[in-house]
This record gives sequence, structure tokens and C-alpha cells, in this order.
Amino acid sequence: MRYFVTGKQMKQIDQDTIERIGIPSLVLVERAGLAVADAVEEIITSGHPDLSARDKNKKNVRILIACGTGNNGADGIVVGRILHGRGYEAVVFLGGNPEHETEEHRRQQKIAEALGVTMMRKTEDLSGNWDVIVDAVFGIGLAREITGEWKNILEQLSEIAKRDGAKVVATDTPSGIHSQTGHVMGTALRADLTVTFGYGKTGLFLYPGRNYAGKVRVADVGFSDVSLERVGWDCKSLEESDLADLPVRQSDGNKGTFGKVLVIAGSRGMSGAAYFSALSAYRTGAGLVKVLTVSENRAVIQTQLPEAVVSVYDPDQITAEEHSTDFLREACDWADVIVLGPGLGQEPYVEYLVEAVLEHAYVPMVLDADGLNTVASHPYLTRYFTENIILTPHMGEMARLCSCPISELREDPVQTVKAYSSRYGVTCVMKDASTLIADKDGTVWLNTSGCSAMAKGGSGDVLTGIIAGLLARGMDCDRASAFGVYLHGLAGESGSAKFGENGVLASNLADEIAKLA
Ligand SMILES: NC(=O)C1=CN([C@@H]2O[C@H](COP(=O)(O)OP(=O)(O)OC[C@H]3O[C@@H](n4cnc5c(N)ncnc54)[C@H](OP(=O)(O)O)[C@@H]3O)[C@@H](O)[C@H]2O)[C@@H](O)CC1
Ligand SMILES: [K+]
Repeated sequence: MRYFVTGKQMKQIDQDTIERIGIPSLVLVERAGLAVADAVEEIITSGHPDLSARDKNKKNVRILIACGTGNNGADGIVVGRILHGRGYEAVVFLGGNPEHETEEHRRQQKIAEALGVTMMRKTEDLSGNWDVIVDAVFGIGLAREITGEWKNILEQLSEIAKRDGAKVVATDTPSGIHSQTGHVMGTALRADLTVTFGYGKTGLFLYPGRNYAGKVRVADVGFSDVSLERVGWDCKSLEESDLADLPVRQSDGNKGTFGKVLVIAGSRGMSGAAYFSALSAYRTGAGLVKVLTVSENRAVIQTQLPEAVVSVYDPDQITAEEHSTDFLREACDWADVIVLGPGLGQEPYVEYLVEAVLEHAYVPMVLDADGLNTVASHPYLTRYFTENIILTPHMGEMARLCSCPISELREDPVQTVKAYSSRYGVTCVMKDASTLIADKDGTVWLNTSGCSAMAKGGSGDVLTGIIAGLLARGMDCDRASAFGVYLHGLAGESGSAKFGENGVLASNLADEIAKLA
């Protein structure tokens, strides 16, 4: 499990480490600079074929370290000093008003001066022919939109990097990216690699920040989890080693042991969503899957997925009249887990169907797609929400549920999903390029697996089925959601490796999940 923090939390961790624990700031800055210098050298010697050929003569490798006036700049000066000491042509650019330089910054300048490191202040000198640019302009101290001189400098650095084909290594955060929201604050310098200190910063994993950060490496520079526990964190994130926590399949189990999933999905002329959810629930390990759908879909689903039990209804019989939905009560009683919504459509009867299921279900439920749209158009249905419910809206559906534009939801996505879950006491999976999951207690998971292959028809139905499968295997709503999203992303990655990001289909995702879950 990884923990991501906001810039503000990281500052408190800094403070706790220095003031309470007693590790001097000088030590932290030194280790931060060393971690970046090592990463730069790694790029020079391995990642960049042109450079490794010239590595025999380190003096020919030209590295620019662009430094701001804060402690991010102080880290940068350390990077310059270390690389200079290792024999590279490392040049430190000091930008901004010298009167604003921090104590650490001044201390590092003195050391660098004593060792003969080249330092310059004129922006005209930026235009060398650089192999690597180290961005040490702004870190977690970026406090406002970037304008004026710094905007010009960062834009100039972007152009120079492009022109020279230089690799850009960001120190802690790419300058211009908000460490909490991932927003571009006026302008930002795109990195190939970001070496971030202590803990991942949420903004490096949310878009557009994620695009600017490139590969992210978290370097241990001396912070301790003791400080993290005191200060708190913003989100959790699953990693491959967490898959060991998936429930083990009992060797003496039967199909009842592994849970019965009821998929209430599909509408006239629309059977695909029901099929993908049911297939994925089975592929994730559910013992028995029943699809409850309109009569017209019986034949096609039985043919596509003979393993599923298919039960049907006539939509014309579902009305506001109470007994018209009695069959739904019986179906709910049968299930250990319910999926409600994929491909249900938005005909008037769907409101009565959704209400009846929400009212009569006492087991964990994944509410998706048209189930969500129905709740958005009939907000009174939220009164049936319980902690057993997982909502899986994409951003458009979330905007409808919250009655506000997507742009507003993205202003602070972590807070958006947290506020919704806490308000209604549900688990909410807000699906986006970086999906966020929040439970009723305010814990947020940020998912880092997956790729653009996931943005395709049927992909959401597969995710719904995966989460249902994990619920059927006995996981709690919050963990089933976080693990489901993570596995879904991994399935996208392994599917892409076979078919390419353009070629992966929802059915491939369901097939890949079989090997992962
Ligand atoms: N001991 C430690 O603390 C450790 C810290 N570490 C490192 O320090 C970094 C945090 O350092 P930090 O707090 O000094 O902030 P930093 O990111 O350098 O930026 C502040 C400067 O930027 C300026 N500025 C801000 N926004 C601006 C804007 N829009 N436009 C223009 N200027 C703007 C602001 O100016 P001011 O607001 O004062 O005018 C100030 O001068 C952290 O990311 C990590 O790299 C590690 O070494 C571990 C130990
Ligand atoms: K930076």
C-alpha cells in the first residue's frame, strides 16, 4: 500500500521530522539532492543511448539545473554540486529575487561556490545545448499561478528541452503542477522523470499533473511513517504486492460458497452490458451469476454465456403499482450481491424497478450506469442509500448526480468524491483516467493502474462485474471497489500488451481478469 499526501501535509511532515524528531533540514536536503543526482546519472548511463556512448567523457555531458528561490532550489544546488563532483558539466541557474532565497538555499550556494560549481543568474545563459535539465524551480511550495519572469523561464526551458531533446528530471514535483490537485498553475514544465521525496504527492497522479510528471520515483530521504501517522495522508493507493490480500479460494468450497450475483441489467435491444457484467463477475470468481433482464434478451445471453442463469421480465408489467415489482423482491432475496443498472435504459418503468430493488436489497449492491442516471433524475431515491451500496459513476454520471459541471468536480477531485460518499454514507467509485474511490468514512483510494485502453465501450460494465465478483468472494464494499478498480487497470495493461491500446476490447479485459483475480 502506498500513501499519497498533499503539499500541505508534506510540509507538516517536514516540520515534524526537523523539529520533533530532530533530523536537520540540511540532512534532508542533502539526501533529496543525492536522490535526484543518482536518477540523473542513471538516465545518462542507461536510459539515453546517445549519452551513454559519450559517458566515457563525462565532461561532454551537459546538465542544466534550474533553481527557484525556495528549498526546492536548495535541492537543485545540491544536485549540481554532486554531479559536478562526479565529473559532469553541471551548470546551476539561480532564478528569481535573491532576497527571497531561503536559509538552506544560501547555505547550499556557499558550499557550491567553495567547490567551484558553475552558477549563473542571467536568463540568456539558459540557452546552452543541454542533455539533461533538472527542474528545481518550484516544489510543494508553489502557492499561486505562475506569471511574469518565472512563466517566461519555464516556457523557455520547455522550448529548450524540446529543441535539444534534453531529458527533464523534476525535483519533487514538476514546476507549475499543483501538488494536491494536479492542476497546471499558469504554466508547467513537463518531466520525463519526477523524483519525489518521502511520499507520492496526490497531484502527481491526477491529470493533468500525471502527464507532466512522467515516471514517478518516490525517494526515501529520511522521513518516517511516524510523522505520516501524526500528520495524516490524502489517499491510499494499491500496488502489486497488495494482491496477496485478495481472498483465497477455499479448496473445499462449492458454488454457494463463492457467492450468488444477481445482475439486473439490459433493456430492449441492449444485452451487451448485462453480458459483460455477468461474464466479469464469473471471471473474478463468483460462484453463480443470474441475469435478470427483459424477455427479449433471454436467447442472446443464454447463447453468449450459458454458465449464467437467465431470468426475465416484461417491462410493460412494471408500474408504480406495488405488486408489479414483487418478482424483484424474490430475486433480491436469492442474491448475495446485486448489480443494478448496466444497459437498463431510461424508459419510465426503470424508475419503479430501481426503487423496488433499492428498497428490498439487504446485500451489497453495485449501482451503475442507468441505475445512477435514474437516481440523478429522481433524487428521492437517495433515501434508500445504505453503506451496502457502491456507486460507480463516470464523470458525466457524477456531474448528473451532483448537479454540477464536470469542470467543477475536477477542481478538487479527491474532495468531490469524499464529500459525496460521506454525505450519503455509500462507497463511491468516481471513474476517470485516474479513478478515485471513497468510502463512507472518508478514506480515499487513488488508482494508478490502467491505460487509455480502458476508455472504451463495455469497459465500465466489466468493472462493475469485477467488483461484484470480489464482493461475492467476501470482500467489503470499500476494498472490493479499490481492488476491483486496480485489477481492472491491470487487465487493461496486460490486454494492451497483447492487442495494443487501440485494439483491446471489453471482452479481452474480462478474459485478462481471470488470470489476475
Ligand atoms: N527542510 C525542508 O523543508 C525540505 C524541503 N525539501 C524541498 O523543498 C521544497 C519545498 O520548499 P519550499 O517550502 O521552500 O517551497 P518551494 O517549492 O521551493 O517554493 C517556494 C518558493 O517559490 C516561490 N513561489 C511559490 N509560488 C510561486 C509562484 N506562483 N510564482 C513565483 N514564485 C513562487 C516562493 O516565493 P514567495 O512566495 O516567497 O515569494 C518561494 O520562494 C520541497 O518541494 C522539496 O523539494 C526537501 O529538500 C526535503 C527537506
Ligand atoms: K520542481
